[in-house]
Amino acid sequence: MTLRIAITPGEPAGIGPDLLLQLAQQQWQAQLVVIADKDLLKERAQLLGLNIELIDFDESAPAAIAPAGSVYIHQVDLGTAVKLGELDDLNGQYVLDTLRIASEKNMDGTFDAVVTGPVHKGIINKAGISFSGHTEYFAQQSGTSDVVMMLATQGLRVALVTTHIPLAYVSRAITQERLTKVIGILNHDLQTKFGIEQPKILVCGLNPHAGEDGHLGTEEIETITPTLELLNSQGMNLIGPLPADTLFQDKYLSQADAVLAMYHDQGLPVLKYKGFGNSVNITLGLPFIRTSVDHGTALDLAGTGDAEVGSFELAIREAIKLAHEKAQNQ
Ligand SMILES: NC(=O)c1ccc[n+]([C@@H]2O[C@H](COP(=O)([O-])OP(=O)(O)OC[C@H]3O[C@@H](n4cnc5c(N)ncnc54)[C@H](O)[C@@H]3O)[C@@H](O)[C@H]2O)c1
Ligand SMILES: N[C@H](C(=O)O)[C@H](O)COP(=O)(O)O
Repeated sequence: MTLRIAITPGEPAGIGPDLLLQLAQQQWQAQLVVIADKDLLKERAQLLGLNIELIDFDESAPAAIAPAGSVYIHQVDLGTAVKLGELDDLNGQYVLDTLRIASEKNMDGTFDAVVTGPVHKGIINKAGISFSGHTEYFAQQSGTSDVVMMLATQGLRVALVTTHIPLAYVSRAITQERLTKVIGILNHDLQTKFGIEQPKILVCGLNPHAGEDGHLGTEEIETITPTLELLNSQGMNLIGPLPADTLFQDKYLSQADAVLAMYHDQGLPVLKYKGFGNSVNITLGLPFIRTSVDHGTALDLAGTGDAEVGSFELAIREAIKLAHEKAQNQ
């Protein structure tokens, strides 16, 4: 069975289109369908000195693998011409349209997964569209109340309790209800997507030194510990809350399957320090498979040919792998 994978290259002025074009130089064991503007890709290919054949995607035809140097395309028109490395809010709706189509066509079964390139959250908001990230957008589009952002690199998986919210809101977002849902999704997906029978999850505290017995904050005592105790009594293997500054050591990590961080910049800097360029972002709990890159739009590198393809390549490989497993288990 040939799988169909949707790819959204993301912000048109950034490196997403470049990376997609570089990756289309190889043959993939799935039908990759780029949701983007043809002229954008043709112009960027010319700039990078890459040959590319863009094949119109016909969803009524059987899925087919494109030869190296070609890729299927689902046309979406840009809002305005792109200037390399320069954000333009007139293309905010274009970016969102590519994501909406990817979401709808994953929900209706046209695609088996979606891989997203980097978008610029700020310029989408400047275009008048409230947007905090793909994770939240796909959750909303698919009517899913709770999803989990997890980034993975060799030897480390980091999932987050809260994602793209201001630091000032984090404490009140960490409720027993949210923790229970996030841990439930993480535990379930580690079992079903990653084949780990009894996942061992290290859970960070929120405060310095996990609250130091309540002297440096009380969220651990009031919310995190009771939740972990309850879930452990139901059979999970959760360790914590642990001080986040010292848990990221091999002696703990080598014994665990994932770390659960309370907020974005508690967990992701560690993950990215270990594996920037070789990590993949996976949304857990969605009704479809979604992976993404570990980096942003890198406007400084657009059109230079200097952007590294590693994370985008890994994101496509992981999506194909997860989609194969899902198809086999159906
Ligand atoms: N998946 C996503 O959509 C995603 C992920 C992270 C950040 N972002 C967004 O990207 C925008 C820019 O964020 P930022 O500047 O913090 O991060 P960034 O990743 O765009 O850039 C940080 C640094 O890393 C370098 N870099 C990034 N990707 C690279 C690659 N593939 N190869 C070589 N070098 C690379 C850049 O040149 C820059 O020096 C923000 O709007 C942010 O929200 C989006
Ligand atoms: N938090 C992600 C990161 O730091 O890599 C990034 O902003 C992308 O998030 P979404 O996949 O939700 O857009």
